[in-house]
Amino acid sequence: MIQFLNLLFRNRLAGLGAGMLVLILLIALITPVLPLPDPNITATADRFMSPFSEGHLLGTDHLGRDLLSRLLSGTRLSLAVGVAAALIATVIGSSIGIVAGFLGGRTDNIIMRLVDMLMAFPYILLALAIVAALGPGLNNALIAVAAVNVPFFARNIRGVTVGLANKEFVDAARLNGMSNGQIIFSEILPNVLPVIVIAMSTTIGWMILETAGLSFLGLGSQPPQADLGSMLGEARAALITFPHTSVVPGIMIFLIVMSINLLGDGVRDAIDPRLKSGALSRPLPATIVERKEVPPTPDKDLLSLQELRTEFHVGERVYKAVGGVSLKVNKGECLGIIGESGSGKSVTALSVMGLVASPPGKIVGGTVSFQGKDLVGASYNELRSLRGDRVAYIFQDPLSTLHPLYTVGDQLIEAMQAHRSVPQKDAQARAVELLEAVRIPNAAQRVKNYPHEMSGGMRQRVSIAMALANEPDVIIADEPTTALDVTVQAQILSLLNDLRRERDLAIVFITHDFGVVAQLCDRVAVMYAGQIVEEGPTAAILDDPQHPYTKRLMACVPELGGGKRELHAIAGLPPAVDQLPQGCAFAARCEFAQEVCRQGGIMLEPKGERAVRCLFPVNADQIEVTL
Ligand SMILES: Nc1ncnc2c1ncn2[C@@H]1O[C@H](COP(=O)(O)OP(=O)(O)OP(=O)(O)O)[C@@H](O)[C@H]1O
Repeated sequence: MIQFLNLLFRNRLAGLGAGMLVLILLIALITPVLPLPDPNITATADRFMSPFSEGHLLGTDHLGRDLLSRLLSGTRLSLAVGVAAALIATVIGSSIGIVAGFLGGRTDNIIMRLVDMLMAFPYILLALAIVAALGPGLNNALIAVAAVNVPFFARNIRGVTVGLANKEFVDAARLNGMSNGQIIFSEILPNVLPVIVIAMSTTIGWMILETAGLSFLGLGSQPPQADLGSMLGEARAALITFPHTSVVPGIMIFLIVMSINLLGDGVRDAIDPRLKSGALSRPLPATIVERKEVPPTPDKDLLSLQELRTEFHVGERVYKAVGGVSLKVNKGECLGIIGESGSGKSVTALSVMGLVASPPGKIVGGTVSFQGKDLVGASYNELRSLRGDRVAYIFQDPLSTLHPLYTVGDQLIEAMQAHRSVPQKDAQARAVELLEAVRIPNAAQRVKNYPHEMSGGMRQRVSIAMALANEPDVIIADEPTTALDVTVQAQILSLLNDLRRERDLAIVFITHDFGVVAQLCDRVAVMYAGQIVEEGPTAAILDDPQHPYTKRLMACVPELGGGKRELHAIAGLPPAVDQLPQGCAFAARCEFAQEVCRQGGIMLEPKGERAVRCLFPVNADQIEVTL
């Protein structure tokens, strides 16, 4: 709750809206105890007194009634009716939407067609028809406004529920033997609740306006009772001669609706889980660069990272996701980056092409040089021309990176045409060639498939084909095989290996899996808490890991045939990157750590072809684990 309020009030306009609304609500609540004249007592001798007259701060209306008193009691009534209508519409509309979306099939069809019929009428006409049928009066106006808004909630919430009803956690609840009602309450409702709150907070003002509209037309509150709409309606005849009688309720309606809308927008932003990371604005097309120190001179390797530092600034917190990473890869080489979840592998990879979401991400130090040119200082246009052309990415989940509504062929063609103009016919032929290159059988037919028509392994091949579309120099593959079964994983790894040899490609391969590193990578860098702790040729590191973390990480790998072998999980958790300890980040989990390990920065010490960031590197027999 505190986090929600912090986020909400970080948005100044939402704070202003909340302040205004609280003030209006307070005044409305204490109105009955204020020493004001009765709002309904007429005094024709005092008609149309101007504001600031004696005893009438805001003047009087056409029947000599005190405008301030009528305004405050009218505000109470308008707020009560508007909020009640919003609550009724929300509860009924959302329930209809959830039931239709969850049950689907014929129930959904019947309910939604009825809702469509209601939506087919202009809503104001529908409201007028309902009040005409029920008779004028505030309660009937409330029912009419609620009724015309039910379809809005039903449609929105049904859409969200349909998306949730097929999710795995709902299947899991079914497997646990939960009934439909239980699933709706415990699985669906908590997930749609934020959407309901957002929809309600942004439509409440609109419903207050609609109720005021019906009262303005004489169909809502009936004389002598006043609400803001009826006050406006009664003042209509004197709009030109005594404008204050219309301006007073008009300003109040404006203030109420404005404050609710500002607050509603703020609630929507603060409740969106993606915005909790501090990104109240859209990510920029390239990561913000704020290097305070002079960056290292770019070197001549194909792709080289020197002392790269990337941080996330969220409110007061600074998450040092990448804390001075240096790596390089040359033509035909494969470099593996391995480490626990959260160690900074993906952020390192995304920093290369300025793809870290900004805000909250920032590159705060170091260089990324590609063929000798520093990309960290490069303009967005320069980065854009390299992205997908010279440096391509493959991500873990092809289903979320491939567009669900275009055929794979169209997406391959788009990848080519984003960088150069290729005639459509040639692009189509090339798309088939690319699918053949990644060993998709029957490529000429498959090119017309949509992503959902393919298996996970096929889709990942399509992602690889897309990465190859412009014959890049470097491919950065971020856990491309994690979601695949072992046979498909082996096929994809051998495909990448062949492609690299045939095309002299450089590959940066991010993984959790030492088995994959052993199969594919020439060199490997082990990351922990945003830093490289050990780096070197794969065979040397696998034979003789020297950083206790590397050794422990390797001991976690299950071994085929080693059924009874005990797996040595690493005790404890990696440190949070916004609270990194002094000295070695692994010290708290390391059995060899000494006091000196917890002081000052520890350098990555080069030793021949290898490097290790440890004051007390271990040798092969020092840790009692069976590898
Ligand atoms: N938007 C963000 N705001 C704050 N911190 C973030 C954000 N994105 C990433 N981080 C932090 O940066 C660190 C590195 O994340 P990263 O995704 O690079 O880890 P990873 O090693 O690739 O993990 P995994 O293997 O699970 O993908 C993590 O501690 C993560 O919490």
